[in-house]
Amino acid sequence: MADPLIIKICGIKTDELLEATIAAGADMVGFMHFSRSPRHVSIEDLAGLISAARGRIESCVVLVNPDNSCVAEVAALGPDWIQLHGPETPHRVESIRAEAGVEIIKALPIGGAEDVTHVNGFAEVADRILLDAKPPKGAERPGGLGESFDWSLLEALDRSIPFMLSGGLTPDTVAAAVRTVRPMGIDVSSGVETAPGVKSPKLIEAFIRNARAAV
Ligand SMILES: O=C(O)c1ccccc1NCC(=O)[C@H](O)[C@H](O)COP(=O)(O)O
Repeated sequence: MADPLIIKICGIKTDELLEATIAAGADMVGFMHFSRSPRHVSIEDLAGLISAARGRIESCVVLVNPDNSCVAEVAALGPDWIQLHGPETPHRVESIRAEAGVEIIKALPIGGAEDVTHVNGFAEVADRILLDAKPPKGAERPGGLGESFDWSLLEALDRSIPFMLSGGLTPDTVAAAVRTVRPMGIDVSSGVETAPGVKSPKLIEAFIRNARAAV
């Protein structure tokens, strides 16, 4: 039997949406801690959300090039995962993993064939890789842009590296993504929103239903 698909809903900001995400059957929830994101959650609110998620759904705090004090502050809240979504090097990922004592997802931007060659360098230092669309130059943030990328680039990927797929997925495209790319998991933010930062329980349900049906 195939491994179950891991579904992560990213950019949850409220208790109500956390409950809707759990009820819809997601495996992981992502909380953004990045002030330039429309999904930003303060440290105080993160504490409540992580504690409400504990033992019910895996929680992941998304950080962009964090300094050591930010990593320590977030790790102290006890999330299951920290996702690094900035230009962190393999060496920096390794040191954050050691310092935080939390499992690490490293997000990597894919825009061309050369980007795929960088994935191997992170396979040993991160617990999981998340492949996302490369943001356009000058973008205000490195993720959560609703942009997809050319999945055929991943034909060159070393398939022994487990990875999650993200970037512009929606309830309408997720089944094709799962069937074509065969990732271990998928991640979505904009595709289950009605406006930047405003999640829709109905779109979350549809996304999860369509993804599960494609496995
Ligand atoms: O969501 C954000 O605002 C964000 C900002 C800065 C770094 C990462 C961010 N999101 C991380 C995610 O894991 C998103 O789910 C992923 O980039 C896919 O987003 P989308 O294309 O909108 O589904």
